[in-house]
Amino acid sequence: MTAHTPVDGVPGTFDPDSTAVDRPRIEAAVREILLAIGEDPDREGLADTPARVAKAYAEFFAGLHQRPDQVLGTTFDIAHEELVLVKDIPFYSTCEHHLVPFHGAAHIGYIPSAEGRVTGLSKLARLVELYARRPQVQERLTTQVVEALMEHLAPRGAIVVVEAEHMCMSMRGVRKPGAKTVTSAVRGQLRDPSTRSEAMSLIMHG
Ligand SMILES: Nc1nc2c(ncn2[C@@H]2O[C@H](COP(=O)(O)OP(=O)(O)OP(=O)(O)O)[C@@H](O)[C@H]2O)c(=O)[nH]1
Ligand SMILES: [Zn+2]
Repeated sequence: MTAHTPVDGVPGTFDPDSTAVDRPRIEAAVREILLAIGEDPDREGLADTPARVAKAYAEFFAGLHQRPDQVLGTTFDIAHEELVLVKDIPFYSTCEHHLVPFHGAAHIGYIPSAEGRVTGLSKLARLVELYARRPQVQERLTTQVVEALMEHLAPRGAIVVVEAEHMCMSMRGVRKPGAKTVTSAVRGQLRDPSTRSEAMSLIMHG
């Protein structure tokens, strides 16, 4: 058994009654944080905050308890030998260094296998959710999405580009709001320079 079990609902959805995350433990920790910053966790406005934060964290990190085969396990065959690209998939993730959000858009393209194994378009967005809803770094998010595509769809090639703003660079530390980080991961035939530049041009300019 890995740390990524048990499986908790359909990726891209959130079950508020899920017990996969230890909410009482988060509540106790949040109460400690409130005390540590000099707040009164029992004052009216904060009384329910530990429980709210625990519920929010369970949602932010639901992807830890979901697996890519839940998303990509269902495929169908369509004879399509060219690029399939879903652009501008918005996502919110949590930086594993500071536990603050980073958010932006993911772009996913693949060239289906010779047998034409494709997945539903929404499944690509669910895949992003599955990996975004974990403590993350942007590079790993990008790689995990492309690797899951390669493993479950066996496409001729795949490309994942992620653009994001990191709150740990905006609201603290170096304080550079608006700075964007772009990461990409490319596999198979999409590594070919002309195919890759066609995909990148579609992603960046439509
Ligand atoms: N490569 C990468 N770095 C990230 C990501 N999210 C945050 N970081 C960086 O992680 C680094 C952590 O650096 P540290 O020096 O350990 O922590 P810190 O003192 O809080 O760093 P500052 O943010 O520079 O104040 C920072 O430079 C962050 O900008 C990410 O997704 N990918
Ligand atoms: Zn950070």
